[in-house]
Parts: sequence; structure tokens; C-alpha cells
Amino acid sequence: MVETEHPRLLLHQFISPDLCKELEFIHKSCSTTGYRSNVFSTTLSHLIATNSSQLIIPFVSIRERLKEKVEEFFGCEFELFIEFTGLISWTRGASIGWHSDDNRPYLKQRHFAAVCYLNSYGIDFEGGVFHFQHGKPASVAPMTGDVLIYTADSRNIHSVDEIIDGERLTLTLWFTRDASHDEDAKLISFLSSTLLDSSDTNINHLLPSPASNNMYWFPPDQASNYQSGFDLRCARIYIAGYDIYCSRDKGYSLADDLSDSFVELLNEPLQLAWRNQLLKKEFVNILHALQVLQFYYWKHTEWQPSDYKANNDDVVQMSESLLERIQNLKLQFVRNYRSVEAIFPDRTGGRSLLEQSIDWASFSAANVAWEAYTSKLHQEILNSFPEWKMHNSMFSNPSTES
Ligand SMILES: O=C(O)CCC(=O)C(=O)O
Ligand SMILES: [Fe+2]
Repeated sequence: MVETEHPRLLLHQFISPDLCKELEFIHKSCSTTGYRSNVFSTTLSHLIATNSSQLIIPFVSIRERLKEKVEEFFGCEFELFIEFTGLISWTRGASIGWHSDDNRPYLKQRHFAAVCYLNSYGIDFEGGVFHFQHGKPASVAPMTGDVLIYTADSRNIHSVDEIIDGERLTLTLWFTRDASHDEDAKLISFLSSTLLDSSDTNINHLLPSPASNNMYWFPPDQASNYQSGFDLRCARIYIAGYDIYCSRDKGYSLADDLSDSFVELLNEPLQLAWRNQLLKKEFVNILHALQVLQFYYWKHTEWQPSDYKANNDDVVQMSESLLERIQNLKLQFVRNYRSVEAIFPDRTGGRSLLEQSIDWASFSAANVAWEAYTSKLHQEILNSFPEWKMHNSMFSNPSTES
């Protein structure tokens, strides 16, 4: 029976470790700077807006399972709509004081919350413990795969401790009884306009296209000039130990103060480098490079280096002047590298990825596998979409999975 004073439910290991990793891959390759400081987010409409609609597929069945669970627990079967779905990560310095989730006039439609923990307290981050002001459990230390469900009203006032270190990642959903706030209807209408001419599953049509540069600039810059802070996408590449080479870079220097035009380079073809090695493969833009790199990190344990013959043709050695260009570009994309290290500290205990040798052969294998993954999901969304549209609802349909 539901405890009526503080109706809430903590489910252990509701989400498989594999799905947690897949959602982490999506967030680390698609997130934007968030609505609050030191918070990053990935919404489903953002995935559609950046030509990555296929990445909605991994969310479909977990959204369904969560909605069923919430309806069953609160006894409101077939009454709820999902109001919001998003991946949200908090980094050092982020926290939230006592609040209920419906505590603003524009949030009154939120009736229930489900917060899914995609990584773990004490392993992936420090701090970030969740507390309820009254009732039990009083505190929840996030653990991978666990889900916390509660009413969005004042019976469940809660807070989250400041993040001390690392990146705390959740899949967060809110549910509503109000059909006018149905997220599915909005997403389906957005998808109708973007999926129309995408029956072509050629990978060239499925490459990500970035949103406006300021959505990736951290901290979001009020004056929208790029004098301080860093580009989130570049930061995630640099902390993994890679460098970025923009072949369209005309070689301006910092003193030219063309910062805005430098970030424009991120929307043009570019290459990845590691120490003095430049990978020949050209990515169409920074998001494309980031998606493949994060895919490599998600899957790299599945590939044995010996499975692939190292191919020297993939890589060129760089000259001193090229290395200097790369360093100058880094100063444009990351105005102060210490601010990156403050937000994304090295949690490998000093065994930084930089110290390891690079295996371009498995990186190239990752690129091939990323293309196959992308095409497969795209086919799945094309197969599902007619039924989603008919029912104005997104649901998994085993018969349409390829
Ligand atoms: O991430 C959590 O544990 C809860 C976050 C929260 O309270 C909120 O986003 O309203
Ligand atoms: Fe909350």
C-alpha cells in the first residue's frame, strides 16, 4: 500500500547497466550547457533538432516501463502522460536546496517524478546525495540503475547535496495527468517535419548537425562573446586526451580577437589528433567527431586491438607548425583550461588516458560500428514512426525492430 503522507518508491537495479552506458554515451556526445550553472542536459527535442532523431530509440522502452510503474504504484493506470524526458548531469558545484518539483506556476502540471540514476555515488562522483525533508527513506545515495519515484507535490520536499567531484548523471522524467502537456505529441509533430525526407539511410544523411554555438558554451555567456569559459564539446574531447585540428583554420592568432569566428570552425570539417599523430579521417563537424569518440569509449572494451590490423595509412605525423596551430585553436575553444579541469576532474586516479598509447585501428573500427549503430536505429525509428503517428504516442514494437 502506498504510504500517503510521503508517497514514494525506490527501485533497485530497474535499469540494466548496458542501457545506463548507452544513455551515458548519448549524453556525453549530445548534451548542451544546462538551465542552471554546472548542469548539462540532453532533451529528446534537442536530439531531433540536431539531426540525431535515431538516438530517441534507446529511450522508448524505458519511458514505457517507467510510466507503467508510476501508474501502477500510484493507482492511476492509463491516466498519465510523460511531460518531460531528459538526461541531466551535474558537475562540481551543482546542488539544489529544499523544493518540491511543482513549486513554480509553470510547473503545476507536474504530478509525479522518476529520477533514474545512471552512475554511482562514490565511484563516478562525490557528493550529490538526495535527501527527503520528511519520511523514509531520508537519504538516497545514487547507484547505477536505481530509480526514485515520488509525487511532485509538497509531500515530497527534497534536496540534493553539492557535487564535490565528478559528473553525476540521471535520466529524469516527469509525468502529468494533463494531456495538453503530453511530450509524445510534441515530439511526434517535430519528428513529422524532420523525418519526412529521411527515408534514405545513407550515413551522410544521418550525421549530427550542431545547434547554435552558444548552447555549448560554458558557462553560458550573457554577452554571448567568447572571452571566457569553454566549448563543452571540445572540452569533452580534450579531457579524453585528444586534440582538434580544423583544416579550414586560416591561422589567425589570439591577438586577432576573432573568437566568434573561431567557434564557427567547429561546424566545418575537422580531424582528431593525439600527441603528434593526426588521424586522416575527416569528421563533418565537432558533434560528429564527439559522437564517434564517445562511441569508442562506450564500446572499446569489446574490441581487441589484435582483431584489427594497424593501418599506417590512417595517420600522419604532424610538423611543429601544425602542432602549434592545434595549440592555438585549443586556446580559442577553451579560453582557460583550468576551468575545464575544475568541472571535469580526472577520476582515473592519475592513470590519465594521456599516458596510454593510442590504438587508431580500434578507433577506426569504432567509426564503422558507430555508422552501423546509427543506421540501425534510424531504420527502427522509420519503422516505428507510422504507428507512433497513428496513436500519437511513442511505444516499442518488437515487430518493427530490425
Ligand atoms: O537528481 C536528483 O536526484 C533530483 C534532482 C531534482 O530534485 C530536480 O531536478 O528537481
Ligand atoms: Fe526535484
